[in-house]
Amino acid sequence: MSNRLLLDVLKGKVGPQMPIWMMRQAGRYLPEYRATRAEAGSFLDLCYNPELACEVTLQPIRRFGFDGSILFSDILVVPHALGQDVRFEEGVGPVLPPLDSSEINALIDRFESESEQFDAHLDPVIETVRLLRSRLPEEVTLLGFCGAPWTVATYMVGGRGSPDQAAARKFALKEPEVFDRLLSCLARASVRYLSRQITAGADAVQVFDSWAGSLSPAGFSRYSVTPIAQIVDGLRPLHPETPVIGFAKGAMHALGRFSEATGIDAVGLDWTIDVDAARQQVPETMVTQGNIDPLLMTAGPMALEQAVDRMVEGAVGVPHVANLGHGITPDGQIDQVHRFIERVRSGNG
Ligand SMILES: Cc1c2[nH]c(c1CCC(=O)O)Cc1[nH]c(c(CCC(=O)O)c1C)Cc1[nH]c(c(CCC(=O)O)c1C)Cc1[nH]c(c(C)c1CCC(=O)O)C2
Repeated sequence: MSNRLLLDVLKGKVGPQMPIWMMRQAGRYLPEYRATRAEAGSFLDLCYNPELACEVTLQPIRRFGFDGSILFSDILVVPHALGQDVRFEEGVGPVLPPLDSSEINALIDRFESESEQFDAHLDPVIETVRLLRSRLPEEVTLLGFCGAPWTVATYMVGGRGSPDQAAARKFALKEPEVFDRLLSCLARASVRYLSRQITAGADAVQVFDSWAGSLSPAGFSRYSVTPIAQIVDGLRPLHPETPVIGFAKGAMHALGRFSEATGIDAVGLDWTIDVDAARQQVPETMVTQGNIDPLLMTAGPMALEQAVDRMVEGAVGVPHVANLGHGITPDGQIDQVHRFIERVRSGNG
């Protein structure tokens, strides 16, 4: 074992303590985030400002002492780097001009002929990773990330978030070849982007398929599993030692297939499945991560402590990373985050 608790567990070593980090740990529930955010200008200005992005990444580490630090950026910097306009509107979230098939084909052709432009657009994010690795304590594991091709494509085609991703699902039904071509392009772009994050200092990477839950089982295989497997296959020869975490939110019905067919090292769990039930579906050596309902951060201590105990009891003797089942919401309470951490740490050493 090294002194890096999270990285060790992500590599399958079970240590004396369960490591903790939290999805969206840098975000609006923190007053110091809101202050830096106000200083930065737009949300994308913050993502592309290495000093400020580094600062907001470090804020939750200073305040809570998490074992992992996730790069502050967004999954939608990838379509932005591919040439699509991306804006974040207050109270709405991301807004993009929805692409039709000829625009998608043009964007893919451009990526193939001018991938240096894609790389150059993301230079500030890579610089943030470099700054982070030099400023984080050595024992804190630095996590890079990207969105999974399906989730990123739902925004590229639908133009904004939606409850059921209907626009992207319709597009996939009407234009399956163009859609496959888009997902494959996003997978190749993600390999380039994640590989550069790893070279700059990321110790592990997570692929977020936040909207996997809207796909049918067949759609899930084609649009979630296949492109994520393409990302893992592309990264593995370049960075054989770097763990890849896959998180297909809403797709706990297909956890076994997702874990095995993608080639990931660790699998994220949402709050709809218990850790012990999840572990029965995945290979024994698979690392699990999750699965506390983020809304428990908005209520009282009892329900949270019960959920943490259930997670800890479900993960005795197996490699598991304590986390939420999705990102903490802006109304998450800071004292609940402290309770979450204390409860995990008191429950296992
Ligand atoms: C789907 C998705 C997006 N972005 C992301 C996902 C996948 C994970 C998930 O499902 O939550 C990933 C993401 N976005 C952000 C991070 C930073 C790192 C961290 O987790 O601390 C990460 C890992 C910052 C952010 N990304 C965003 C914020 C809030 C915007 C702000 O500060 O004004 C933050 C802190 C904006 C964003 N970005 C996105 C949406 C839908 C929104 C609006 C919704 C919202 O406002 O929460 C797209």
